[in-house]
Amino acid sequence: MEAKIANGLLVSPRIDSEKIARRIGTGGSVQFSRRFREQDRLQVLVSAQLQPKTRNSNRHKTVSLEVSCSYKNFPASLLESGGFQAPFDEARILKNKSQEIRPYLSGRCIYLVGMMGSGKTTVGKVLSQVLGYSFFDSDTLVEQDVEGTSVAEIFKLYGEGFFRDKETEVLRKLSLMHQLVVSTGGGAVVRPINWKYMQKGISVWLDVPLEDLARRIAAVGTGSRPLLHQDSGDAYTKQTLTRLSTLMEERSDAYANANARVSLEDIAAKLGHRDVSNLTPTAIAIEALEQIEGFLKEENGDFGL
Ligand SMILES: Nc1ncnc2c1ncn2[C@@H]1O[C@H](COP(=O)(O)OP(=O)(O)O)[C@@H](O)[C@H]1O
Ligand SMILES: O=C(O)C1=C[C@@H](OP(=O)(O)O)[C@@H](O)[C@H](O)C1
Repeated sequence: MEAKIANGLLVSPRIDSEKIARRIGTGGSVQFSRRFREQDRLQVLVSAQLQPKTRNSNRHKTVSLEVSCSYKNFPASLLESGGFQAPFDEARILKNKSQEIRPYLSGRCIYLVGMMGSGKTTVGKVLSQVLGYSFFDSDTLVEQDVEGTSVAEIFKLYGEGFFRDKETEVLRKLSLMHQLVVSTGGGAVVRPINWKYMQKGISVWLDVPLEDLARRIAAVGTGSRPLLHQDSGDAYTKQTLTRLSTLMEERSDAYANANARVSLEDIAAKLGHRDVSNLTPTAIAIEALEQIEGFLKEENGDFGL
């Protein structure tokens, strides 16, 4: 397995100490990242911390050296374990990736779209934090605009049309702002006018298998999601799944309008997981940034990463 190959490289990493010394100048730390062939998927990261030159010596002394390996941006340790047991590594990969692409976003907002329960709020908060952006949930803004009335109550009291108008108005206002990560409502994609607003930023579709959506939603109950709500019973998850399937059929073309798609099935396949249930929000956020990077490269030509 590639992770084993990567770990093997740890035994004899070739490090050009003179080059490190030149790059580091009077002391501090330096990080080298080297990609190996095989479609640039295998990466070795070398971090060195050096003492500054002393008066009696013009040689730097290494005080710490760290070598880590990753496959397709997932660390070897994580691949070997077969699960996400290395949150520190994940967090570091996420941070590096966000720092890499942040300048190319030029402050544009990120809009997360996808079905109810796809993780737009959960992953959105992770992304906003690492990018230093503000986070907004369009459902919450609609609720605030209707004097704190919940989405479920808005549907009951005023109907879906009223909710959709409020949602469009919220997206219009957000489109005037910068440096936001926005979790949109699952149905926001059906109105073309909403795309006009979201196109000011970068849209990302969180594509999660329906069975997993049904499981997640059934776990917390459908009370807050009026388009799925039903009384609990034996067929609870099954009915949720049926309703989700119908909605997905109606909406899949609209979701596909997004600038980038994050497929949880693809992430699971990359990591050798049998299903998507063990993917952490951080791992999904990493993939989101990679897909955004792909979109930016297509948009502007490869920017040398
Ligand atoms: N990666 C994940 N793995 C498992 N459960 C998740 C994951 N991301 C979110 N969830 C759970 O799924 C439910 C819906 O997530 P949420 O972020 O509110 O979705 P959305 O905003 O798209 O409706 C929540 O209970 C949340 O804890
Ligand atoms: O899919 C939909 O039409 C809806 C999704 C909900 O948002 P989440 O996707 O955040 O659950 C909320 O906007 C409303 O219940 C309608």
